[in-house]
Amino acid sequence: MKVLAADGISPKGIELLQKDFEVVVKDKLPAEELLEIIPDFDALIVRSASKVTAEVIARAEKLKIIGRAGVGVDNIDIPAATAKGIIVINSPGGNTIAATEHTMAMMLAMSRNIPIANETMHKGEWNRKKYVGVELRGKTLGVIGMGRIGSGVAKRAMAFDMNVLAYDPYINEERAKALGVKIATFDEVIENSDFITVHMPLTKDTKGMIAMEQMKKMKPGVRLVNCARGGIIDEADLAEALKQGIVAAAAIDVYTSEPPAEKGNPLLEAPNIVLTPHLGASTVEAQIGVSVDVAKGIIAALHGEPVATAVNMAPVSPQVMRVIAPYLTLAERLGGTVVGLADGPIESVEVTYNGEITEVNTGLLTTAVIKGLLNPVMENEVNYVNAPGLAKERGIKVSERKDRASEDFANLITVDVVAGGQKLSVQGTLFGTQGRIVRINDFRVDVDPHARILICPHINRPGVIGTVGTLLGGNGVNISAMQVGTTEEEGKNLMVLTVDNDIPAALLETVKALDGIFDAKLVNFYEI
Ligand SMILES: NC(=O)C1=CN([C@@H]2O[C@H](COP(=O)(O)OP(=O)(O)OC[C@H]3O[C@@H](n4cnc5c(N)ncnc54)[C@H](O)[C@@H]3O)[C@@H](O)[C@H]2O)C=CC1
Ligand SMILES: O=C(O)C(=O)COP(=O)(O)O
Repeated sequence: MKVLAADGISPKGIELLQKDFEVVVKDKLPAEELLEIIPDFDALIVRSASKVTAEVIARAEKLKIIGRAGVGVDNIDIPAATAKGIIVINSPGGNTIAATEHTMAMMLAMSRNIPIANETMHKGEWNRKKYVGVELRGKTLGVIGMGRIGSGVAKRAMAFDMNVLAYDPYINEERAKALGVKIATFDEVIENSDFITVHMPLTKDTKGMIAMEQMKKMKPGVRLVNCARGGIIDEADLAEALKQGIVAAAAIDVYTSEPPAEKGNPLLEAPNIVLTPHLGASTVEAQIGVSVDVAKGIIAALHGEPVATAVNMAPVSPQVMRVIAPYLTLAERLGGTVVGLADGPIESVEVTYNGEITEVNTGLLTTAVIKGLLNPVMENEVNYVNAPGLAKERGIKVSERKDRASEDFANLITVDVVAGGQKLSVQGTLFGTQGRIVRINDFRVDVDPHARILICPHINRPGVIGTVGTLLGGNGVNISAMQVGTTEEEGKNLMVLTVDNDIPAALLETVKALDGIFDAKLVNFYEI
């Protein structure tokens, strides 16, 4: 598989990817070139420079995953990716400190006029009076967006003896208390702060959230910082407010269009403003961090594993992931087994969880069942992103049940399916870290779900198993393991043969026609 790493990703992550994949590295990738070469790639890594538009995605014939080496995914058309089953991941932890420290650097640089003082010194000037600044101590800092970076800025501001007022509609009192900040409304923050810094994503709600109307409500002498996304603070209004002295100073790292000079930007001409060229994440440490994190995510996803930082599927916390991760392959294989038994189209799937596993969110495991169930019957690859949508599209009703009680096993997953009017069921558990199928329909079994299995309900009488073995052997199919499942029903057993070779359709029909054999179904776990 081929990975395209655009936008100057640190070599540390590239080295990891190169162990498994062919990697093409591009420091600069013009939009036309991206459009031209994307059909060839299975994975794409970007920072903020490359725009992964709907057009790029439409041309991406093989693309399975887009990795953002950083936080903001506003340069990726996520709905278009999701519709095509392309996973989008980011790597949010790696650059938090870098962006946090850059915000502090910008606040200090702006308060003490460092950039202009430095510039004029180099011109031979000595302007001590002109560049008198203001202190941070005792001032109120309004933090809008109290996520990873906002919290880090608040913590550091408190070390400077600032009072922090925070606005974030999605943070609760408890978290605010733990952070030591005062939660306030948006209006309270903008009306009472001496400094205001924004740290949220650019969305339709946050675009232009701070415009002239809000600036006019702010304290005289207010200073604004934007190290999040261009446009959260309206650029034209900020330039005007700086000119009119409504805002005393500003420090800006991000722009609605980057580089801002290309399309023109009023901030470039505005007074009392400190500008940096989107440097928030640009530290050696952060670039190694995001590159390694995104590479690990790409490797996991291309190996069919879920990625905790996927932004276009339901988020799974690391705690929940720890509990459910060992069951993911089993869940997928249970789905694959049950579809292998089906003679008609799947109408409904009910996944029942028993035991300790019921204590966590099992949504991803149900998705794994669906993924396993659809993969053998779909031409295109089914993954954790597109599986729920594909099931819905095909009219498959999916439900989940939980029952803490579990009689024979610590944890149990049961997949009940109605297919072509017929009820089918398989059940699995983990023995240590090993997945096992412990029931197929009414038959108790103990099957390691790997390679290929041939499932034959048959009459329990001498010689029946032997005839199957002889027929397969005679056709060059090696049997590496065998299980005979029993049921309460007299005279009927279930033979499950693990085979090393594929069984062609014609041979499968011959097995089915053998005396004493009721049916023969092949489940190929290599296809699941
Ligand atoms: N300048 C740079 O180089 C960098 C910029 N960033 C940008 O910084 C921003 C924050 O990043 P993180 O802290 O890592 O993200 P995060 O996801 O941890 O935090 C975002 C916070 O914004 C809050 N939020 C969402 N909508 C809001 C609204 N309408 N009003 C107030 N708060 C709202 C969320 O509840 C969340 O707490 C992102 O836009 C990211 O792209 C991140 C890294 C580097
Ligand atoms: O991570 C983010 O959201 C950033 O803004 C960093 O952008 P960059 O990777 O430096 O282009």
